[in-house]
Amino acid sequence: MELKVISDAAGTPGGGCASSGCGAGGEKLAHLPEAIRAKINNHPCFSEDAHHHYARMHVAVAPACNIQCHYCNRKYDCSNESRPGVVSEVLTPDQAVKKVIAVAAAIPQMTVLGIAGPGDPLANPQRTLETFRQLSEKAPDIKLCVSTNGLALPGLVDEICKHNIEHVTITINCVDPDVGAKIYPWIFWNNRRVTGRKAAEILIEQQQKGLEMLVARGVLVKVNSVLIPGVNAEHLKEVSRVVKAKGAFLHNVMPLIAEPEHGTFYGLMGQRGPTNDELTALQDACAGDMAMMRHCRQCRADAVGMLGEDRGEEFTLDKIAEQDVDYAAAMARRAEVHAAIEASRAAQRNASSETFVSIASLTRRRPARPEPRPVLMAVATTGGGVINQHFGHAREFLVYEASANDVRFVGHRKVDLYCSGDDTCGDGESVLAKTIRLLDGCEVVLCSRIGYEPWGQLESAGIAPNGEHAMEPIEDAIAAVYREMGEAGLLERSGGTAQRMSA
Ligand SMILES: C[S@@+](CC[C@H](N)C(=O)[O-])C[C@H]1O[C@@H](n2cnc3c(N)ncnc32)[C@H](O)[C@@H]1O
Ligand code: SF4
Ligand code: SF4
Repeated sequence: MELKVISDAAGTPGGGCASSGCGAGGEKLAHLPEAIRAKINNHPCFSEDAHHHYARMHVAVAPACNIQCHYCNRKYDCSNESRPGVVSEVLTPDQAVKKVIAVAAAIPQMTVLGIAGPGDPLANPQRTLETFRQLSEKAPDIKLCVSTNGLALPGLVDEICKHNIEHVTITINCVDPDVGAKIYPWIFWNNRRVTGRKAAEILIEQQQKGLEMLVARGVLVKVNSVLIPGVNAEHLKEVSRVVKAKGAFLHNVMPLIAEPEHGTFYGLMGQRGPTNDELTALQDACAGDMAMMRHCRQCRADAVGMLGEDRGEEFTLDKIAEQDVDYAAAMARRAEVHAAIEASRAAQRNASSETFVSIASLTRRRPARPEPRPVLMAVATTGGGVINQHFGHAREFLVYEASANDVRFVGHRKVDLYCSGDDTCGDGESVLAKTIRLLDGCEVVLCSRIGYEPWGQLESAGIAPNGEHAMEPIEDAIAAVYREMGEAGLLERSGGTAQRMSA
């Protein structure tokens, strides 16, 4: 049996890739039609593999919304808070364009500009479309993206297509108005407020119509769904089936974020979000029918940088006010950087195909042995698709599942930073304990370096720290550790955990 290193499954025209995350290592993208591959190859949200290499940014030009969701309150703002709807400053289209140009020149890996709020971009059509119009002229090498609740979408599809927008996200939390009535208290429709089941009925109809219109025009549509336990959890499987049948490319099931301090209806009512296991189980259940996005970081509406990082503070209006960017020169530099990234990705892919590991020898030696058990491993990385981050500096860990068949990305865990480079960090221990709790279920954590203290605590918690694969491609390193676990007899159901290897 061969342990194949893959990120997700192959795709089908119009319907997206078929399984666990659209995102693929090159071998998966290879199954997609060339036109689609070209559209997602450097899009960090539509391709899981691309998110290791390319960055995105959002500009907050759209403050108003035409509906209310029980999980949203755009009035709450905290610069440390990273979640959808939160922004530090709302921009005019001119300010937004200036900011995009400044970021594109400073961060050449930034390939995608999305408008995702803080309200609904299509409830602010002039501001949104003017931003797109200017950018398609002034920065033609940047992909433009929009994220909407879909209410106003059918009436604006032609305008969207005019600006050469190839990627659109629609948030679809339900296809049944009875479920919708528990999520949306009202919508603003034809100059009046509509409430209850009728509101959900109109919203659902508009969303489905908008989806069909975009697919008919060849736009790649990602569907976002917020998983709300007890409200739409089971129902999302039906949502996935319906949107896939209509040609959506990718389904992004995201966990509800609800805390009382956010002031949302759900937060105040004590509605809980899903656990990691509930989220993964639902994503797996939907994956049978639909390509799943599992790497969404639920970014702020003004996020800048690689997914999982936010460099927005470097590009506030006062900081870019005096900048005068020569965008032609910046574009040439960006093209060079993109070519270098592609060369490095190709080299990684070739190296990966050479290091596919076989566990056949393990099963041959003991033929009666059952299928090796899957193992979750956490990875600290700053990007580039390699293990290159100190454990104590990681703000998030990527989680992969290694099994006899493949290595697959299953999600990420955000953690509090317990070390800022200072060994005498005050409340370090308690935050470390929290980090270890968040890594629950993982048996190995791969990082470039790790301190003595966390090493010991991870081991005590049954998680094996591993710094032996620094700078190696993530999937190859995980495959190698999995193989070592197999050779050490740790992959039988009763074989113990990876900790025995590091002890
Ligand atoms: C801020 S919205 C902006 C775009 C648009 N208004 C919409 O709702 O699709 C971006 C995404 O964040 C999601 N979102 C907003 N608040 C959330 C929360 N509290 N928990 C989880 N997802 C949330 C929305 O459902 C949407 O998919
Ligand atoms: S549609 Fe988007 S911006 Fe509007 S209330 Fe819902 S999440 Fe918030
Ligand atoms: S919120 Fe998700 S889809 Fe949007 S930019 Fe962030 S990672 Fe991409």
